[in-house]
Amino acid sequence: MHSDYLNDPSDEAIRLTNDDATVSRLSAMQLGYFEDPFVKYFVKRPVRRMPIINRGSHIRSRALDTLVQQFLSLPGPSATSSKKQIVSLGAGFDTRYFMIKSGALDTETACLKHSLSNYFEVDFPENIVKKARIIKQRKELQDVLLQPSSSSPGNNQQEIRLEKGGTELSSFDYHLIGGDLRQWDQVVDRLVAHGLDRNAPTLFLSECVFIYLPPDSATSILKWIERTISDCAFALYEQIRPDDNFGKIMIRNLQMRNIELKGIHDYPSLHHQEQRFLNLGWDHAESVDINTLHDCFLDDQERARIAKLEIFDEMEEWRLLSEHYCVAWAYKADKYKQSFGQQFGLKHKS
Ligand SMILES: C[S@@+](CC[C@H](N)C(=O)[O-])C[C@H]1O[C@@H](n2cnc3c(N)ncnc32)[C@H](O)[C@@H]1O
Repeated sequence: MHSDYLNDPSDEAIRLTNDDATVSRLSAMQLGYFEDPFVKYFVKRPVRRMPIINRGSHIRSRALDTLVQQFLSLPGPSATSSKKQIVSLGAGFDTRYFMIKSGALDTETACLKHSLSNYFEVDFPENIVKKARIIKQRKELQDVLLQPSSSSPGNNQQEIRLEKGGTELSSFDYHLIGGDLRQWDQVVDRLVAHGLDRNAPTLFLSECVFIYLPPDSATSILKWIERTISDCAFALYEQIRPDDNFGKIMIRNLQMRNIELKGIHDYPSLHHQEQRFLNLGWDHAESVDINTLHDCFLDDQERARIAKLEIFDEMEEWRLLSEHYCVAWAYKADKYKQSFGQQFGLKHKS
């Protein structure tokens, strides 16, 4: 255990980035960028964000949702089982599990909840206690949680358990785990205790999370996944390009809030984001910035739709902001080649 990490005074500022992310999601949702009937339960004081933030939240969430949809739609490990698991690292108040279970992320061809065996969310215990409490208070969330995910009848116990003083919550397919990602061995123990299956296809998510970890902690996690889970994929979203003017201002503004982007100097470009996986033995890795997703992944119809949602005249600032955020995806196992990340289109290298 790395006791030097405990009680780091800047941890509280990092935990609070979750509130920022959730408020931004609600803002974009309320303006019509996307639908999410659950996010409102996790925000006490809604704030309307700037148009560039709303558009960014939309594209980030659409890209990651697409990777999740592609992962859950892929064939399963055997003819008799199509079950897969998702581990969301630093999940905060993310609502993706509820979106999958309620059918809100279903595609024309796939009912995604039938492909999900377990969804694990890890975050600091302080954030997990809050999320567990909100879930316990909201019947609307519990109803979704208790919906059967599978056609196999033995799987559907109608129970939500609060454990370890509220720092863990679990149902038959949803597991909230309080832990510190810098103490990965302990997190692994809890994931395994909650049913993580090393032999099942597993998608790991780091949505604006690895960037806050010391780079060696993030590397240890990626190494462990590559060595331990034979059929694994990863989706990541975070800041890049610390060294130009915009990057320097972005870093300085966050430092004023006691937030350090610990990973940005080790992975400053799209190329570095890909190499961080490839150097550890992952079979394939790619990354694109938000500008590329906006220009090449959204179709004309969607770009026209979001352009009408609010007055948007900060075009220059939007382009700058968007080249400082990237989505990266990686996998081990050939089957992902067919579809995982495919439709993100052109590769724009920095
Ligand atoms: C910007 S928020 C993103 C939340 C969520 N992934 C999303 O995109 O909405 C970052 C989250 O990572 C969590 N986090 C950062 N470092 C962590 C660590 N060492 N252990 C556990 N969680 C951590 C924070 O508590 C916070 O909830």
